[in-house]
Amino acid sequence: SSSRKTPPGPKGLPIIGSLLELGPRPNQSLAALAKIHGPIMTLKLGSITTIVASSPEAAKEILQKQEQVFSDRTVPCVVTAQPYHKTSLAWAPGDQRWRSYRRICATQMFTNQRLDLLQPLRHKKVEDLMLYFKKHSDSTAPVDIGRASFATALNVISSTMFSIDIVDLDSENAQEFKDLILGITHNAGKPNLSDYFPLIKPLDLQGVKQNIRPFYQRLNEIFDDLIFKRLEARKSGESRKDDFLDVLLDQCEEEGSGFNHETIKSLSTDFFIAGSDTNAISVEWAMAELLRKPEAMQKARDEIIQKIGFKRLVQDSDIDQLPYLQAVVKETMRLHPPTPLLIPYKANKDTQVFGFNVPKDSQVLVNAWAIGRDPSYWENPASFSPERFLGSCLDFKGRDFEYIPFGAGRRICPGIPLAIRMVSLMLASCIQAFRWRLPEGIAPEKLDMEEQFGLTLRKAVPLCVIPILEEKQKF
Ligand code: HEM
Repeated sequence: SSSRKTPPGPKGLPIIGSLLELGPRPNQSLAALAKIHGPIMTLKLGSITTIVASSPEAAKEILQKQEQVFSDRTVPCVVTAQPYHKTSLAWAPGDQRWRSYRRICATQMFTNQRLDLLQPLRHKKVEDLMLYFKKHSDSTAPVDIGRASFATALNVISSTMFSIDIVDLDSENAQEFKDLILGITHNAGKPNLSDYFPLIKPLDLQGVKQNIRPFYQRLNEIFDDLIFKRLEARKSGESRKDDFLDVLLDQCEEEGSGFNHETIKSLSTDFFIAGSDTNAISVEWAMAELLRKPEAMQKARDEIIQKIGFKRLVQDSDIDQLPYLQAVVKETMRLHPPTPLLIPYKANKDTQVFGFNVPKDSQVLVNAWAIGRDPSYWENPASFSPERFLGSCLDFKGRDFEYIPFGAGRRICPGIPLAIRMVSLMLASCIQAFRWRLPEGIAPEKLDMEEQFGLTLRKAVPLCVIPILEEKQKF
């Protein structure tokens, strides 16, 4: 008889359903509910039927076995304020057009060859970050690691896309771009009643769409200007930059490719939103975990000093020789996946999962946070232990469903190659060039590790630490 029912779940209240049960940290409350109702459960969130997968098996069923059925997204109301949201890679339905964007990402943008070509630009950005820390080192005033890493992540993406710096790391001026991205992520991370009660969508009762629209509009103006200037440079015969913008403009010139300036702007928005905060908070969480566990920090440091020394900063090409550092990055993303519920999926037809009905148009969430802490797969799941990844083949490429910080299946994060290079490089350089001291009165074991749920899973209390320059370090 279960084959005719939707998966089990909390009963919820009339009209609002289980909305209140989500609380301020839905990743945690959904994990607690899954312990009662099981790895595949149904919640009514307002009038939206939501299916939540909370085990590796349930994730595999949705992201791999039935990837055709779950290839579309449930688009939040706030995203529709973006002028070109229909051509967004992250939000478009998994159709032909989306497939062509993914193909260009996989074959021309996030390839080792292209990323290697743009390596010097990234090294320069990370060196700027180290110079910023150096300037603030040996004082009693701590630096906000997440904030500085965020500015660097934006500059890494802007140099990869457009070969320019978009944020000045050390000045309150030239912050417009950073404020735009923060304005978008801040507003997009707010819970919005319109997402749960589609009938009131046009009213935009909380004004979220109205608030976010000017940010999107200004962002598009900036992209228009960059595209215009590059077209002029191409016309005048200036040498190619071979960055993502050149790749996308080449596509626009190909007849029948379906690419145009609108596509470039929406892809650029996607990359800045999806690729900046996620990277910065990974560096911040990793540093927080290492500061709480000095023996792990020492191991990571010893490895870097032994392999590279102090004559130069770590480079992308060194990362392969740093297995402990790679394990630190993996372990950080297990405990703190930056997008803990992935990006919401939508069932494009009625289907069955584990014998339960999943109705067409249901919203489908995959709780990667809960899966990374599942005690049947992870020993001592709450403890930060990079050693668990040493000598293990477990990877984030979507084959191991107990570890999916980047998702899995056809909509897996296309930016993994860039993300891993960025996070590893920023983290390794911080560990190599500085020793880090917590401000007076904060003991490592007392470091606040509370999460703040939004568009990404941030550290609720920013990590502020004092950098102490390693004197022998050259840069
Ligand atoms: C630590 C860094 C990052 C993490 C943890 C991360 C994680 C994710 C996750 C979980 C998804 C959703 C996958 C799913 O629904 O199954 C995603 C999608 C996406 N990510 Fe990333 N990401 C990161 C960095 C980046 C970067 C650097 C870029 C590009 C510059 C990027 C671009 C995208 C895009 C465009 C999508 C949407 C893909 C689609 O729907 O087809 N991400 N990412």
